Amino acid sequence: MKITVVGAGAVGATCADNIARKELAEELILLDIKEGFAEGKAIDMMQTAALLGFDTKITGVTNDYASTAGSEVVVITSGLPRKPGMTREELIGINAGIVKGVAENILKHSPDTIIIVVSNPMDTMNYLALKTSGLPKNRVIGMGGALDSSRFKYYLSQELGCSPADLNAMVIGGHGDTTMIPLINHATWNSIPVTQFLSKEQQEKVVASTMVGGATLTKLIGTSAWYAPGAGTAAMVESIVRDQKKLISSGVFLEGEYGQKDISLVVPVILGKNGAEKILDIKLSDTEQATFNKSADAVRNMNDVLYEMKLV
Ligand SMILES: NC(=O)c1ccc[n+]([C@@H]2O[C@H](COP(=O)([O-])OP(=O)(O)OC[C@H]3O[C@@H](n4cnc5c(N)ncnc54)[C@H](O)[C@@H]3O)[C@@H](O)[C@H]2O)c1
Ligand SMILES: O=C(O)C[C@H](O)C(=O)O
Repeated sequence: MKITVVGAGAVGATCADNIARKELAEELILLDIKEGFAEGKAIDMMQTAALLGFDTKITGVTNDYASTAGSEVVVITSGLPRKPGMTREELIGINAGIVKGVAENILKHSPDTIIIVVSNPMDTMNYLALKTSGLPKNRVIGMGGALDSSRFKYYLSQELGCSPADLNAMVIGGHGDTTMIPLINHATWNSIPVTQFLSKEQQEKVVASTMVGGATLTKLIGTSAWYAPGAGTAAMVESIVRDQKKLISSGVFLEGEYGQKDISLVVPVILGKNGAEKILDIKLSDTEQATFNKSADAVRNMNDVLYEMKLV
């Protein structure tokens, strides 16, 4: 198995480190545009092999896409992260050009790959990667739901005083401060609805905290988070390369599901060796569906910017 991570920054390097420790690939290529940056991080990671006991072969390259040839999975994290006070959507002007160029270069050497898009604004970047690559829709998947759902479980566990591992909770919609939808009425604590244990105010507090989970950390750290994003991306890679058929909310191209088409949004997806193998078009309440439609409208407005930029 060969995997490439494009972007050796905070998220890309963390994702690569997770992939190496889990031995999800025999060969892992870390690529960055900054001279020597990926090479240095790859050597640093390889120098943990004797300590951590993994056999993954990690190689760092500077903008050398020939080295990525034959990658079964490619993770795209290249692009700017936001600064405190910014929205993810404000990154589109710089990141859209980066993601388009990276997708084009990747496809030249790995025409059958599965792409996982992390760069923000993720919903629109995933749509751009799909349109640019020409890959089937099951082979271009956005990472956002895995992260947001884990944050949702964190905030629920804080409120319930329980182990996050005992929680089942999912976020769908968009990967944006105002477009994501933590499905509080579907969340359970070992099969028991969490709404039985939380007041309406507590439920609203958990949902609100989850929605701004990224911005909260950006304010504290000064840049985007990377540990949970890196781990969330690696969890998606693992379900794909080990054909685990895990249900992970992911950004995928919709063709009528949830009443939406020609858009990438975060919905429940079965991830296996063929990528996004099945979209679960679950029944939402009228309120949830209305909120989903509002999120879709906001994401579609961002996608329109790609057309204005003549990138699609
Ligand atoms: N989808 C999510 O849930 C999620 C989570 C965290 C971060 N992000 C996004 O991921 C992106 C990366 O975040 P980060 O914190 O790792 O940023 P970072 O600045 O630490 O790393 C980005 C890396 O991309 C590299 N890069 C830039 N242009 C490139 C190109 N054309 N080819 C190859 N490499 C290039 C940079 O040199 C840098 O090393 C940002 O857009 C951020 O908003 C998304
Ligand atoms: O919030 C950010 O800017 C990065 C990422 O989308 C996140 O949710 O951590």
